[in-house]
Amino acid sequence: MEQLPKAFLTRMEDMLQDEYTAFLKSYENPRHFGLRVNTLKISVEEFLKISPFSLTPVPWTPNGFYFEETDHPAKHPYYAAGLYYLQEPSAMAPAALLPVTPGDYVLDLCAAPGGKATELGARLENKGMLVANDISSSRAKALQRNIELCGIPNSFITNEVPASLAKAMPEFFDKILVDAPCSGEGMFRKEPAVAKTWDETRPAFFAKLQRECVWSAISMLKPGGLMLYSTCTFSPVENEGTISFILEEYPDMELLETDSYKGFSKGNPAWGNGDPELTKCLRIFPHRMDGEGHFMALMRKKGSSGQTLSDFRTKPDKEAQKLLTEFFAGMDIPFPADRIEVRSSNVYCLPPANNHFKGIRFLRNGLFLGELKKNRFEPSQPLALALKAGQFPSRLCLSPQDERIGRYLKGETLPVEKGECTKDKGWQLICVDNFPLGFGKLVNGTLKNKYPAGWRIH
Ligand SMILES: C[S@@+](CC[C@H](N)C(=O)[O-])C[C@H]1O[C@@H](n2cnc3c(N)ncnc32)[C@H](O)[C@@H]1O
Repeated sequence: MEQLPKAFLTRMEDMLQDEYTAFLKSYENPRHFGLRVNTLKISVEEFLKISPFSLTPVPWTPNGFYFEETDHPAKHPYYAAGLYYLQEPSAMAPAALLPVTPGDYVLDLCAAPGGKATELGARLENKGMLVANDISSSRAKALQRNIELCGIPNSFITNEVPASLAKAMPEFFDKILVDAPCSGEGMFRKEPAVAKTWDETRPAFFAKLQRECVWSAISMLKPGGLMLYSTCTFSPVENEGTISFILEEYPDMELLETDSYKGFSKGNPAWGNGDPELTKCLRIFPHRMDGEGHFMALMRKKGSSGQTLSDFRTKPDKEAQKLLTEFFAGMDIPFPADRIEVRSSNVYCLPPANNHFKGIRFLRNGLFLGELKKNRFEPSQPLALALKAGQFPSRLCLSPQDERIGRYLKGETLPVEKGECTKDKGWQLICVDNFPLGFGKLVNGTLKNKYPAGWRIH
């Protein structure tokens, strides 16, 4: 580990006192690597049966595991099938502590690149909706890719400043995650470059941004709704300081106790405004457990309110309807057929509530199903990843060891033996084992590759 900023170390010594030496020593230990099973695609139990990696459970999330650096799970075809997301183990805690249930309307306000949004989306089990927002357009693109890779159909991926979202969606959400932009002090071991950009002014700068974010988030939370605030930094002003601000400015917001795990520390009232409630916050310090630094606070907006109404108005025209009916005939599709929208020639299945979003800058609304071309429908890559193998009438299922998988992911045309695909011509869902990777089209015994250029491995 390179030299850590002096002002940071002085403050940490002041905060941690007799634990400071152990804290400092933790920077000599290697970082931890984590993988979170995407339960939308496979149960933890089933994944453990097929996993080629050496996994150890992460205590605070049932689908989280440590893996060995030598395992390289990003290179395995199961990664391209979206069976897991690679995530630093402490970073799994915020989504694990926000009790999302199927049918909820959920917002991840600062969502890119999607580490937590993909878990929140999985826990919705295709019911309700996930609004995943990020202020940065380049980061929002990575967010879109990860949500599509994980096969989450009921999402609205936006690229907005929080205040604009708040204007469009007042008291709309049951659950909100604010994984706030922060000074990143907890990531110095994982990403030494973050330490280089840090200076003493960063915590106050981010504390101001965080207050703006939570102001918008609270206005979008339904009475009775839950908000999880998290950062990956140690500085008091961004953690207990921000929560003290909320408690003082928003009397409707209360702190809740959350599950705690071995090694988690309580929030320190003295690092905020002295309110004893602040002990309900949670801190993760790297010298107490196997993960990087994090802070979390679960809050509730007092009161109660009913369900958000589902609304939907547009319908495809007759010609589009005919092509879609032909393509999807006999298929057990994983989305409601009554929420199809055609925009230009692109076909989407929209999330349940749709009319609140006018004027919001977005990258994707719902599941992109595919394109209407002259006299035919071409299915999309996100559709492939949102399907289960058995839901598509014809498939080519390859074992992870089959060299054609690597060639498919590079975009090459593949040789196929007679009988390998369920049907001997037309669209095929290409799978590793039984997990979809993308589409191909079988023409005269050759599989034309439909894996999109932007997804290919070089
Ligand atoms: C800690 S990162 C989020 C990580 C993400 N939740 C995950 O688990 O992958 C914070 C995010 O906040 C975004 N951000 C920065 N300023 C913001 C603002 N004023 N409003 C909303 N998001 C902001 C950044 O672009 C960044 O992607």
